[in-house]
Order: sequence, then structure tokens, then C-alpha cells
Amino acid sequence: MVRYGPTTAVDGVTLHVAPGEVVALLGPSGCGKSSLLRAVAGLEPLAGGSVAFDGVGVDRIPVHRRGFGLMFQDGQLFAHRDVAGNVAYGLPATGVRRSSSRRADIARVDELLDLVGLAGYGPRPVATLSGGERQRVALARALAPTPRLLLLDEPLSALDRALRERLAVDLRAVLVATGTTAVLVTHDQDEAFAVADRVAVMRAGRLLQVDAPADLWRRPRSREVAEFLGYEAFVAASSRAADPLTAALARDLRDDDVVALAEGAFVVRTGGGDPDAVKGEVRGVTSRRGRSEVRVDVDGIGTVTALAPVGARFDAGTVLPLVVDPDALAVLPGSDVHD
Ligand SMILES: Nc1ncnc2c1ncn2[C@@H]1O[C@H](COP(=O)(O)OP(=O)(O)OP(=O)(O)O)[C@@H](O)[C@H]1O
Repeated sequence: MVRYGPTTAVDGVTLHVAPGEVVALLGPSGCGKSSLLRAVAGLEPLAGGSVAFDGVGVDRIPVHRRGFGLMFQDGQLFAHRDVAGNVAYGLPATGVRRSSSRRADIARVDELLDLVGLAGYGPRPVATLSGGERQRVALARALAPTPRLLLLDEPLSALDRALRERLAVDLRAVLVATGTTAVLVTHDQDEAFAVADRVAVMRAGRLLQVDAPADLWRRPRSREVAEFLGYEAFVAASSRAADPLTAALARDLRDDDVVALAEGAFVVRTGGGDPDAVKGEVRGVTSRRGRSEVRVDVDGIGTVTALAPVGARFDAGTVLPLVVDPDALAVLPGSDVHD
């Protein structure tokens, strides 16, 4: 538990991270992700509960003795050191500076820069680096002491989306290659899914669900989780409107189950009429990422986003035949669904 005066930021959270595992804490702004991470790091005092590593409590151990690495959104590089100097700062001090240990340090810095895709950048002043390059240097520096746990607080959030997507893939590759156990805080679902082995969805100081990305997406435990992930419509399995959805899922549902629809649960059917197809009345069309997203009203379901080939144009009011893509559906068990 973490409290700030009367505000309880983290409450009743139990989270186990396996050796070598990467876990993302995902949730909206203010849900307590950073507070949880900072409590693990030792930067926030615990109002209750405990933090243990390898079965040993670390609550009384100060931040710098926990053997945990930290990396933040802004990298916090030293402006007066070059890239190699920043990475070398992260290396454990060897005491007597013998030339053999200096050579080993140089080799280790080169190895780390290579790992983060910055081979040859050692002599560059950090002021000349792009935002993405700075975060790569910050990652190399954080990994230099081979921390037993790496804590990353929104490490990619200051970067634009395209760069964030690329770096997320690289970040995962580096963590996996080094076998680093890590906890990452992010509000970006794509980032969490790209980097983590398991994603912990957080809301109002609590963990709602912790699962591998695919399981989280396919089996959100509650409507709250599903809505956070971007499911945009919810239909009672017992309603007639759910018939084409349950048919597409090809499995029996309980009457109190609820079918959740993500964007693309309907695809605009091109060519060939089908009198039994679901009908959707067009509200508007936007082009995004090489495809057309068509907002359609479907009887008994509401307004949802159907997909159509790029460049498809439909006038508002047009009635389109739709087919169901079962991969964009999830079933929420009835008893767990909260409105
Ligand atoms: N130093 C502080 N003093 C008082 N309240 C704080 C402090 N730090 C955080 N809080 C409050 O605790 C709650 C959780 O904040 P926290 O920063 O952990 O959330 P978060 O999920 O990381 O949000 P964000 O993504 O916006 O950083 C919020 O209500 C916040 O206002």
C-alpha cells in the first residue's frame, strides 16, 4: 500500500514477477502505476505490505543497495559526459583503477552500446542525440551494472508514436537477450503488449487483471478491463443481436455471458449479396493506417467501428452488409461483468 496523506495511491496489490520475466503495469493516468514502481524501488515508503526479492524482504534496504536498476521517461543523462561516459557511470566501481579493469570497462561499454543499437556512438556528446538515442543510452546505462530487477517508468513516453513502436520492439529484444527481470510502467497498451510477457492492468490503485497479452485480449475478466483495452460494444449473449456473434464464435455461451466487440468485429462485405448478413448504417468513414474505419449503427448493438479496404467511401445513411470477425470478439463471463 502507498499513501500520500489522505490519498491511497496503491492498495491491496499482490504481484509476483518470475526471474527473467518482463511485466508491464498498464493503466490510465493517476491509477497508481508509478507509485507502485517507486515503492518497489524504495523511493516511496510503504503504508502497508512488503516488497521482497528472491524471498528476502527489501523494505529496510535503501534504494541504492537493492540491486535494482531504474530508468525514467526523460533518461536523465549527464549532459557533461559523452555517451560512453554516461554508460560507464552505470558500471560497478572496481576500486583500484588498473588499466586492465579500464580496458574491461571500455569493452563492456562497447558491448552495451552494441546491444542497444548504438555501436560507435561512445564519443558523441549527449546533446547531439535524438530523443530515441538518448533513451537507448539510458537503457545501456541502466543495464550496465546487470541489475537483478530493472524498473522502467514510462521509458518511451516522451517519444513520438512511430519511434515508440520501434523502440518497444528493441527494448523487448534487449531485455530478453540479457535475461533481465523487469517491471515497466506505461499508459500505452501497444507498448505494454509489445514489451511484456505479462500485463498487469491497474485501476484506482488496484490490479484488475494480470495476464499474457494474448490472454488479456482474448479473455478480459471484466467489462472494466475490456473497455480499457478498447472493446467498444457489449451485447448480452441472450439477445437476438448476439446471434451472428455467437455463430461466428462457434461455441455455446451462457445466457448471462456478454460478448464484447473490438474495432473490426465487423468487416464490410465487398461483392456478393447475402440476405442474412448483418446490416450496418453508415455514420462516417475515416482512413487510418492503410484501412478505412466505418462507423456503423447496428440494430441491437449500437455504433461500432467496421473495417473496409483502404480508400472505400460510403455516404452517411448507406446500409452495408457486414461479416463478423471472431478474432475481434471476446466473451465476458456474466457473473463478473459490472456495468
Ligand atoms: N507525491 C505525491 N503527493 C501526493 N499525491 C500523489 C503524489 N504522487 C502521486 N500522487 C497521487 O497518487 C495517485 C497515483 O499517482 P501515480 O503517479 O502513481 O499514478 P500513475 O498511474 O503513475 O499516473 P501517471 O501515468 O499520470 O504518472 C494519483 O492520485 C496522484 O495524484
